[in-house]
Amino acid sequence: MDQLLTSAQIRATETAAMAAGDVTGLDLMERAGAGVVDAVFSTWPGLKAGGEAWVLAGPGNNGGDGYVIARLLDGRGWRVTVFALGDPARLPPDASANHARWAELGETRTLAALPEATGQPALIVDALFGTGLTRDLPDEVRRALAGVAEVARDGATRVVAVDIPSGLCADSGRRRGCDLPADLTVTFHSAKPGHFLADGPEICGALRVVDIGLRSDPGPEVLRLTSAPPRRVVHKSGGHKYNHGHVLVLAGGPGRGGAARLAARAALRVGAGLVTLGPTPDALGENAARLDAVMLAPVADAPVLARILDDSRLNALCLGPGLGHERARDLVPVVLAARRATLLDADALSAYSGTPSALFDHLHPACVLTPHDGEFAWLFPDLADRLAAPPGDGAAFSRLDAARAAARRAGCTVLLKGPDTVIAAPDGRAVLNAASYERAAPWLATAGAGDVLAGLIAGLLARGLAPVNAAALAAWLHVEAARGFGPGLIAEDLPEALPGVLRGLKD
Ligand SMILES: NC(=O)C1=CN([C@@H]2O[C@H](COP(=O)(O)OP(=O)(O)OC[C@H]3O[C@@H](n4cnc5c(N)ncnc54)[C@H](O)[C@@H]3O)[C@@H](O)[C@H]2O)[C@@H](O)CC1
Ligand SMILES: Nc1ncnc2c1ncn2[C@@H]1O[C@H](COP(=O)(O)OP(=O)(O)O)[C@@H](O)[C@H]1O
Ligand SMILES: [K+]
Repeated sequence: MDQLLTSAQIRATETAAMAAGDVTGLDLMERAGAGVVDAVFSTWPGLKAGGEAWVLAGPGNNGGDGYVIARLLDGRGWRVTVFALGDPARLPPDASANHARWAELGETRTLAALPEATGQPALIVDALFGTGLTRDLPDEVRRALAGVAEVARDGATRVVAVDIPSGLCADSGRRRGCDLPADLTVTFHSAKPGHFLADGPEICGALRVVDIGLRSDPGPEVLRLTSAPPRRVVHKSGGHKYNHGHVLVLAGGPGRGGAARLAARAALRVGAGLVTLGPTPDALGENAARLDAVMLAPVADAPVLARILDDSRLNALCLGPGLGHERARDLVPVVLAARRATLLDADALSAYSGTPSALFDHLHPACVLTPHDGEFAWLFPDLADRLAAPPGDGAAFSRLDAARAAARRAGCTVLLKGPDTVIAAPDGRAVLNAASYERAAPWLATAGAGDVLAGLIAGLLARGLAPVNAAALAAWLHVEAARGFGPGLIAEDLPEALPGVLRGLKD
């Protein structure tokens, strides 16, 4: 399942299922605990032989899952000690029931006793806090977790996090005192945004999603992960080159053409029928020496650009990479007045640092902005400040929240770059292109990778995809191309790796 449910959404899903009489809270807790135990043994078959386990159990239902896990491990011959946080008498009902069942079987000590615990457990189960985390962890809990992390560091101990590592915010992936990194995180029904955003992937280890029999239909605003598109979305089904659109990539002056050329080549590779590069007249020769299939048109200034845009077949415009700030401020107004599908990146964004409303006033729904964190902070300084500030009570402000707010303010699609690239539309729809876990693509951290992404989006816009879909699909293809190429990747390799990705798509 590619949807990511926030804490509130998973709670609502659980409540609705219980209210409909489909399932009880105890059933869900039992399935969750059993799911964790199964995942542990399938991930590490060597642990089936048994051993010593420490279960850290918190004051809510995450702790309840922990008591189920303690019982199930005990039943499989493990020596289990539970270290509990909080007064067991104050556990919520389902967790309390499972605490009582555990109390008949084994020992529960307080979390404060953890530093005195001796031995080397084969398995540590982190069931302190899950989706109910609402604030930073208290210092004594942080100290206990850091102590356990020290025990686990010798390599023989596996750490499994129940639902999410304790202290990691399930909605934002931000740390709230998260001092025990997991080797494996087992979550329920669907993954949560925090498993993929910000620090999530680094702290979760591997991620497994367990079906606990819930059904959900959270509506169009739910966050989704990008996924492989059906072949028909990108393959050409015949027609003339003009049926597949014509991209104009505006470029800068002499010696600054590389970024725009990367974008142009990517636009062509993703299937735009024609791509024209528009550098300054004095940079025409050097660009001509480097281009074949990409056409050239000198663009001296804004009036020249306006005349070129009289050709309505130029249906997607891409500007920013290598453009220069002065040229960007000159050309962006003309481009936006043309009301074509438009990709703004790099200099077309940073040229408006300090004066973002001069840009926002002219944006329209067919635009896509692709800021990296720095460009985002220049255009949306208040949102960047909220992302950097320590979170208050409740779910921490996330990159998803930031991208959604930015898209609403800009009135167009915003793609916030990173290993956790968020694509948000002004109507609240959002997609997350996660380059983590089995999709990790660290080779994308290379100069020019963003220019290629800009070209991919422009190419898909030219082919008629809606802005948010073009951005999401381009981001997916970008990561797949990087993964297909692997180590040693440089930006030039990305467009060349694309045909292999396109060939691999299924119907
Ligand atoms: N929602 C579902 O569908 C299911 C949830 N289950 C489990 O239930 C968990 C959620 O349970 P809860 O909502 O009870 O929440 P948690 O168990 O995550 O924690 C809630 C408790 O911790 C306290 N708390 C929050 N932040 C704190 C902090 N920083 N320091 C100290 N105390 C803090 C809260 O006041 C509350 O008492 C999930 O993560 C999952 O493990 C499963 O049992 C199965 C199904
Ligand atoms: N560690 C990483 N894992 C996955 N993708 C990454 C990583 N680092 C960067 N990227 C991606 O690479 C691209 C870099 O773009 P950008 O920062 O604009 O660089 P440049 O301007 O050099 O092209 C973005 O699409 C970003 O999402
Ligand atoms: K946990």
